[in-house]
Amino acid sequence: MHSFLTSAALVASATVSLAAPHELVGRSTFSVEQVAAGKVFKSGPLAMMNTYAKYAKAGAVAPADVTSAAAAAVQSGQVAANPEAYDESYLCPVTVGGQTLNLDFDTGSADLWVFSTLTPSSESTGHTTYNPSTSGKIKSGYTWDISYGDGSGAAGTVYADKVVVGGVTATSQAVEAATSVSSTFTSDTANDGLLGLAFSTINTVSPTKQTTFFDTVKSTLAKALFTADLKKGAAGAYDFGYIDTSKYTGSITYVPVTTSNGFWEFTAAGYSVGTSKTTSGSIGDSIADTGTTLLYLPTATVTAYYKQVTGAAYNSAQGGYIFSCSATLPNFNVNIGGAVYTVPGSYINYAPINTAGTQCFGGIQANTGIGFSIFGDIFLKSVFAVFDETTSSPRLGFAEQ
Ligand SMILES: CNCc1ccc(Oc2cccnc2)o1
Repeated sequence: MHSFLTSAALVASATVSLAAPHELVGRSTFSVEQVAAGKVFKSGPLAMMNTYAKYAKAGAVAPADVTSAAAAAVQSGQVAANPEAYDESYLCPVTVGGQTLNLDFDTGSADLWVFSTLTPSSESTGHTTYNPSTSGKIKSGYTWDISYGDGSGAAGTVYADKVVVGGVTATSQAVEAATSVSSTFTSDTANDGLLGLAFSTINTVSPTKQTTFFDTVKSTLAKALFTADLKKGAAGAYDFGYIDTSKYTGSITYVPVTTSNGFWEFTAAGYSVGTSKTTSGSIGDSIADTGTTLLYLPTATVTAYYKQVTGAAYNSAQGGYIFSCSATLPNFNVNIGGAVYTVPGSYINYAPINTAGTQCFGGIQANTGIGFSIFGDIFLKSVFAVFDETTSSPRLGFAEQ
């Protein structure tokens, strides 16, 4: 597991070459040819690690402080993404002020908030709570209040504390402690809060917006990116600071992102239903949202999909398309950036809606009232996704997994 890239890997490329010792013997003068390796040291500790690496054969050992300081300059790591029932959301273990909470990583929002000792017990029973009194530094007068697309929400006060995700450390991260949460959060006892990974422009803290965990650590990551490798009914992972090429097949296709709404917003092109990868039409303005369970698409696309599912129909009481749980569901193929990604039909049977388990709720639903399409977990568990800020403008990358 990457807890951080070895700084030696970095320092090795920043070696200044000196005249070899044997060339010095018997000579009164010598010249030093300084060949810059084209890499400027990012920090003093890295320079020192270079020296210790150079004289390691002579027995030089870097003091712990130097090693940790150099490590702090470059970090990367991975954290498990554990699915709840029906893959409704994926929860990741995060230490907040030394306490481990299971958080829902959400690329559709930008607040890191947690159940806390400040949350009324009537609302927090069954949850692991963050106690800010151990190491949290209160941000006096700061508050937050967030509402999500499904009508849920939470609000509270703000602390600064150490947050660690897969070994990647934010020494002073804004931690939003809940003083109230809505009923669906209370009842979802596996979920101890959210870790927002959208753009910090939509953070809800007042009077001063706070940075997301990714924005807080971005400058210290080996690469300014994170990846999402969600899976159907199995643990996946979020990786920070590196791309693990073993997690996908083929190549990654990148598309531009507009950040004006604070989302990882992109344009999806044509689609097809079934086995043909020849796509047509256009889905249009979309966001990549790990915090949304389903795949919300234009009504024309949704109608075309369920036309291929015998017995499927929109059910107003359920608020979506349902079908027999024994229905055969066709694949859904979508063109993004010229590459075609397939959501297997089986992924589009989301969950039963009745105790008999005979009627099932569709994983594809209409984006009516939203204003754009949402590529939530039903899609994201079908691909390997890269949320990339290594280039001048943020971009999204997708690959088959
Ligand atoms: C299911 N309601 C509680 C809950 C869990 C996660 C979230 O947050 C959301 C909901 C919808 C979209 N994005 C994030 O709400």
